[in-house]
Amino acid sequence: MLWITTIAGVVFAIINIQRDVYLLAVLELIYAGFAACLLRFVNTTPHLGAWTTAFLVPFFCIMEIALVLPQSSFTVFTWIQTIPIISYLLLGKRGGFWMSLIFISLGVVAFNVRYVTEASLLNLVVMANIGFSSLAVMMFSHIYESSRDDNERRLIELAGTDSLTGLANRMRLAETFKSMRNQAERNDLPLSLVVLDLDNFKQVNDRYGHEVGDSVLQRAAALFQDRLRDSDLACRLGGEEFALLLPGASLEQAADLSDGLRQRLADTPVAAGHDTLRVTFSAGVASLGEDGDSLSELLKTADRRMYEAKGSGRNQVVAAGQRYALSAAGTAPEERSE
Ligand SMILES: Nc1nc2c(ncn2[C@@H]2O[C@H](COP(=O)(O)OP(=O)(O)OP(=O)(O)O)[C@@H](O)[C@H]2O)c(=O)[nH]1
Repeated sequence: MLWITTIAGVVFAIINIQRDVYLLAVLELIYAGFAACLLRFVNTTPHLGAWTTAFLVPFFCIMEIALVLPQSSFTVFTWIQTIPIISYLLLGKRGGFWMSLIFISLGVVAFNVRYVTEASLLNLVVMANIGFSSLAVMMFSHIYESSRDDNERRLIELAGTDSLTGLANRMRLAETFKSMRNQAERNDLPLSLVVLDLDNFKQVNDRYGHEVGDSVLQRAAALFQDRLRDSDLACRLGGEEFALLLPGASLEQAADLSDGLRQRLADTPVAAGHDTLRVTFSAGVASLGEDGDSLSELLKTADRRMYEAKGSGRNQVVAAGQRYALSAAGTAPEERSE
């Protein structure tokens, strides 16, 4: 687009100099220079949205001036139809809508200014043709951009979701952690991470099959999700390992919350054929600042504490030297017959 506007700016400037339309020629040359400058840093700027607007507004303004000037050819009005296509493609749905509305309306006004003295049915027909065809292109661009937006959002959502449990996956955990850490540091609030791993899960699979194992994972995920606040993030790291990201929770509060979850899961029997299973987990907690500043540091610490909990008998939560709910019966999922 920048290459096209740079070359077109020079070509039209030459044409307009030959036709003695100097004002337009100068504006086109300045604009071609501006587009050529943008070429140098458009790939690296962090403010692409702002520069796109700065690129489009003068582009459309020059187009409108060309529409109004009596020396320019009538065919210049065909350019109006490019307004919605370019606007929607470069600015998205909202920016594209307003940019199109403003500059298509100005184009219709320019037509009236130029041909107002020649009021005739032919002019009315020409104006209706230009106006409605531009409107049709604008609608098409709007619908196209809306469905592209929806698809993109769905894909992003899918890419960050674990398909078995519906919880977030590692990718979303990493993204969410960045924004939660920024928020925590800005507002001087705690942020804690819990890594939890279901106990003796292999036995569930071996004894009842993979399907029952899957449904245990789903039940555990639903239980975590149900207990957490909207601002928290529950994530499946893989296998039977989960992570909870808890903004606003100190190490102690996160350990208390995890212990509540541990008790709730242990008290919630899961059906497995004619049996019911008692499922437990072991968890380790780490907190931003005291246990590290990056996600990998927090994961490492929480993971180490989770293995400490496993090593100390399972079905418990470990947080910086503190051990919650030491269980004597956490070595295997208990079975109870119905
Ligand atoms: N059903 C099911 N099983 C899975 C899935 N992912 C991993 N597993 C199983 O989870 C089990 C994990 O076993 P281990 O790593 O030995 O852990 P564990 O039996 O829970 O033992 P501890 O962690 O020491 O308490 C393996 O049998 C894996 O096959 C899954 O998506 N669905």
